[in-house]
Amino acid sequence: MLGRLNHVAIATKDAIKAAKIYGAAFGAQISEAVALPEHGVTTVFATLPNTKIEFIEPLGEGSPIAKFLERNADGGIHHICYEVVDIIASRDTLVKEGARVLGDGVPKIGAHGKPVLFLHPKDFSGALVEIEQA
Ligand SMILES: C[C@@H](C(=O)O)C(=O)SCCNC(=O)CCNC(=O)[C@H](O)C(C)(C)COP(=O)(O)OP(=O)(O)OC[C@H]1O[C@@H](n2cnc3c(N)ncnc32)[C@H](O)[C@@H]1OP(=O)(O)O
Ligand SMILES: [Co+2]
Repeated sequence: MLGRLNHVAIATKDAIKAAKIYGAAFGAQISEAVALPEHGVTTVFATLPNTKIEFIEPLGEGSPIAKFLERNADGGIHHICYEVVDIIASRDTLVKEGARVLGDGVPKIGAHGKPVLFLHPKDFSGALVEIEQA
C-alpha cells in the first residue's frame, strides 16, 4: 500500500528564497513558483534524484500553514508525502485503522495534478502526512 516518498515539505515565509540556497549551494534543479489557491499555498520544488523537496509559503486568507509559521517563525519541516496506488482504497483502510483524514475526506488535486489527502499529525507520531495517488 505504501509507495514511494513523493516529497518532504518545508514551510517558510518565502518559498523562492528558501529554494534558492538548494539551487546555489547543492546545484539542485528548482521549479518556478506555482500558486495553488485551493490549498492556500504557493509551492516551489527542488528535484532530487529520488524525491523532491516542496517549499510552501502561505497564500491568501486562512492558509493551512499560517498557524504553523506563527509557531515556527523561521520555518520548518511541515509534512511528508507518500505515493499510493488507489487513494480512495487507501483512505478507507486508513480510516478503518483509526487514522483521521483532514478536511471533508474528498481528495483535492495537488501540486502534481494528482489527487491528494492529508492525515492528522497526531495519528502519525506528530508528523503531518499527505498521500498522493501515483
Ligand atoms: C499543494 C499540496 C501538495 O503537495 O500537493 C500541499 O502540500 S498543500 C500543504 C498545506 N496543506 C495542508 O497542510 C492541509 C492539511 N493541514 C491542515 O488541515 C492543518 O494544517 C492541520 C494539520 C489540521 C493543523 O491545523 P492548524 O495549523 O490550524 O493547527 P492546530 O493548532 O489545530 O493543530 C493541532 C495540533 O497539530 C499540530 N500540528 C499542526 N501542524 C502540524 C504539522 N505540520 N506537523 C506536525 N504537527 C502539526 C499542532 O502543533 C497542534 O498540536 P498541539 O495540539 O499539541 O499543540
Ligand atoms: Co505537499
